[in-house]
Amino acid sequence: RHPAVTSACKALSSSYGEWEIERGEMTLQKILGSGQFGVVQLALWRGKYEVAIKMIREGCMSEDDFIEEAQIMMKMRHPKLVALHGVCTRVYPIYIVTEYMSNGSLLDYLRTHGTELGQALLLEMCEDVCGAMVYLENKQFIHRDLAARNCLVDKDLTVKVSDFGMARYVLDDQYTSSEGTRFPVKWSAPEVLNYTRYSSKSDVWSFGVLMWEVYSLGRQPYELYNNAEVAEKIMQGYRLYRPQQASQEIYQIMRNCWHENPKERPSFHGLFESLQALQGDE
Ligand SMILES: CN1CCN(C(=O)c2ccc(Nc3nc(-c4cccc(NC(=O)c5ccc(C(C)(C)C)cc5)c4)cn4ccnc34)cc2)CC1
Repeated sequence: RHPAVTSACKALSSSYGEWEIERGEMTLQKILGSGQFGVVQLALWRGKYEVAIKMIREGCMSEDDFIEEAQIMMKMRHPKLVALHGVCTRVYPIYIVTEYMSNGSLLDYLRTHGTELGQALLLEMCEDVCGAMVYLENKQFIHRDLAARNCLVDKDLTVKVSDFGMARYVLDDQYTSSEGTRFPVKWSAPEVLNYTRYSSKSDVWSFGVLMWEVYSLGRQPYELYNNAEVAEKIMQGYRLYRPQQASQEIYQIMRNCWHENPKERPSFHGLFESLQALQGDE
């Protein structure tokens, strides 16, 4: 084999090595649920650290592309981002290992405990997500599927953003095509629906819908309309109504995220300042 190939493999294997986690060091505890890539389990790593393991079902993910990018994603570290601990890629199915969030998805938490959450906590949840998104914005890293279902709640009710950038590796074209039944139309900016033009400003649009989910305590956005109807109504200028729990100021912040022109939407940095200013009012 050509010496350059050998050294390249050595480099790759050593970089795999850096993030490769030994499968044998995991003790599976319980199934947490299943998502676009298959089953997710709670496990104990080295007998004491609780971790979440995504066991990637074959044919669901473009795995080589993910493994390529994994090095970059592992370096994305922020207190409100679900930390990627490592991968098990030597044997199928591959595992993706992250920090464990004991209270499950933000969407489920809002639906089951929403009525117990006061205004201050709803605002704090939005700030948690916004803080993570400021970090990703600064790193020019686009989430592509920001929604309450893709955020997780920790034991102390901290909310963290999960699965950032993972939409790029989904192989299911019901999810990847904007006409697909699983495409997140109700969270997508117009330029994403029309031209698949993703940016941090299209993540800002999704963040506005996530704020609406938080203040609606987990209701389905545009619940009376299907995806095709929503795409059309958005083009006509229709926007989500003000949730009952949202003040006029909070609703105005959501509305600013839904400008048709991405340039007119605030940055996550600007959003974070607006949310912090409101926190003072609480
Ligand atoms: C008291 N309640 C009891 C019920 N409950 C739970 O059962 C429960 C508790 C903790 C849970 N934690 C986690 N659950 C998950 C989890 C569980 C099921 C499905 C998924 N999601 C996925 O697998 C997934 C999500 C999005 C995507 C794309 C690429 C489309 C964006 C692809 C895959 C995640 C991941 N985690 C990462 C860290 N912590 C968790 C999940 C559920 C919540 C607490």
